[in-house]
Amino acid sequence: MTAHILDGKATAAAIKSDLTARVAALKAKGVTPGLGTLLVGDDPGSRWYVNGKHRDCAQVGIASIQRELPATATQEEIEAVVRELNENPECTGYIVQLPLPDGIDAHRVLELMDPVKDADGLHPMSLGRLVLGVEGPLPCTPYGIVRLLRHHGVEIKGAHVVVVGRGITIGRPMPLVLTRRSENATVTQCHTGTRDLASHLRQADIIVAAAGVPHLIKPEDVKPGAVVLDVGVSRDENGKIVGDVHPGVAEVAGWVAPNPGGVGPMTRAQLLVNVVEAAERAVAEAR
Ligand SMILES: Nc1nc2c(c(=O)[nH]1)N[C@@H](CN(C=O)c1ccc(C(=O)N[C@@H](CCC(=O)O)C(=O)O)cc1)CN2
Repeated sequence: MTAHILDGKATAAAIKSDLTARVAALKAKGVTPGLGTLLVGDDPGSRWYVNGKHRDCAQVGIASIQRELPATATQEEIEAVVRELNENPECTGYIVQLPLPDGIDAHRVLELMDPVKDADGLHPMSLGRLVLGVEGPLPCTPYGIVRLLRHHGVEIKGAHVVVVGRGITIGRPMPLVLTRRSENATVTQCHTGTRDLASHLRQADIIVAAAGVPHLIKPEDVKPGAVVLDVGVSRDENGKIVGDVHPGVAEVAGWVAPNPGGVGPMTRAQLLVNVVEAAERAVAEAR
């Protein structure tokens, strides 16, 4: 068997095409959505992601507000930029690119953000809303994964999903998204403390691999026909992405989200969705 591909690039393009019309409708009402980004430090991967987010904004008509600080920036300097973005009327939503440099308290930075402008769905208020089942911005990678599966007709309802990883952007919020009534999956969360990971993986209808451990998911650990999403990012000595999923998994699985080309573009598309939805909510509330 060779797995079908969950094509993140094509799915993201379809989402962006829909957003272009929604942004035009907002502009006709006098509202221009604007995405702010704060990048701290000189990590080439983070810079690439942030530049990509602004390229996407230009494609759909969202305005860009870019802020950058050096890796030596202090907690106070970072918080000053967050306060400025909170106050900036052109910035209708923003993100702080993660990870922040060592020594910076990322939780304090995220808590300082105006929750109304949280484009990432990672503010404690947004995550609290997700736990309570109240509408709000959803974390971009987890909800991007849901949309990628739906776009390809993969059934989530009733599926047993094994999530590997517990990081703030994917592993932690992923089960919260998947167990909403609208998704209705059953989730097992695994992590570095899980005993006998393979025994959990073998029972999964869907695997979300977000551990950041190269080729952690082996072909013999995957149930034939299962859906496998590779979200882990490690780099080899040439800077090339190495995912969490061994290439041989494609011979066993029914569907695979490759890396790159699978979930990454969906993360970026969902960010734009959050920005547009926040602007649409603001217009509705102003009426
Ligand atoms: N504030 C946030 N920081 C980070 C998040 C996040 O959701 N919010 N997630 C990741 C990085 N990330 C978004 O910022 C991200 C990751 C991957 C991609 C992407 O398009 N990847 C491409 C390949 C890119 C390459 O070749 O290097 C793909 O998968 O095809 C976009 C965004 C951590 N930080």
